[in-house]
Amino acid sequence: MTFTFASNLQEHQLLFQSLGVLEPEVIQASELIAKAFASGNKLMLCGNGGSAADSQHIAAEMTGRFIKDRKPLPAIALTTDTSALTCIANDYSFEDVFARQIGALGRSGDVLIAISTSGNSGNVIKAMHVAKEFGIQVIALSGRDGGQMKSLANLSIIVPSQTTARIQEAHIFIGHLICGLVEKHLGLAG
Ligand SMILES: O=C(CO)[C@@H](O)[C@H](O)[C@H](O)[C@H](O)COP(=O)(O)O
Ligand SMILES: [Zn+2]
Repeated sequence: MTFTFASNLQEHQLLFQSLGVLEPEVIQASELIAKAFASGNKLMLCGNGGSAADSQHIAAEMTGRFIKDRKPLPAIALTTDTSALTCIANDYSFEDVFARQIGALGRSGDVLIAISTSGNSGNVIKAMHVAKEFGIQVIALSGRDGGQMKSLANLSIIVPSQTTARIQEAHIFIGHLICGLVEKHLGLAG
């Protein structure tokens, strides 16, 4: 397909028309996170590139606010601490940048949202392995065929698209939905 405004818009619209199929998984994800918050646990997020930005964006909706004024909710993006990222990548490997932070900060009962459009980024996969070892529930946000993340996750949300940009657009839509539903489950939404 030629890269034009119209072709991108059409592809985006077609994808968003089909996203209703993900409603059960999105509701399940929000219930899982609300339950973790209600039990005093936290949410961690990780991903690369645009998915790093999504991780930070969603964490900020939780610690700051989404729709309503309410108490801050404990969420942390593992993509923001450049000292930790460069130290771990330099002294260990890039594959360890999220896994090692989970080893340091993760507690049983926490939830990890692992974001990857391919479902195959090595550092995200390693983070999922370590999270499982620690009794942390993993929600995988992916696309394409779900990649390796699919079989590792407790809950897999796979955007039905082959295009990275479209998958990312759906990921942040789903992230916003999860934030709103979490506020609703916790009785925090107006
Ligand atoms: O935002 C984009 C492309 O739209 C890029 O920054 C993209 O996120 C990067 O290439 C990532 O490294 C891709 O990784 P992943 O989604 O396959 O895990
Ligand atoms: Zn992007």
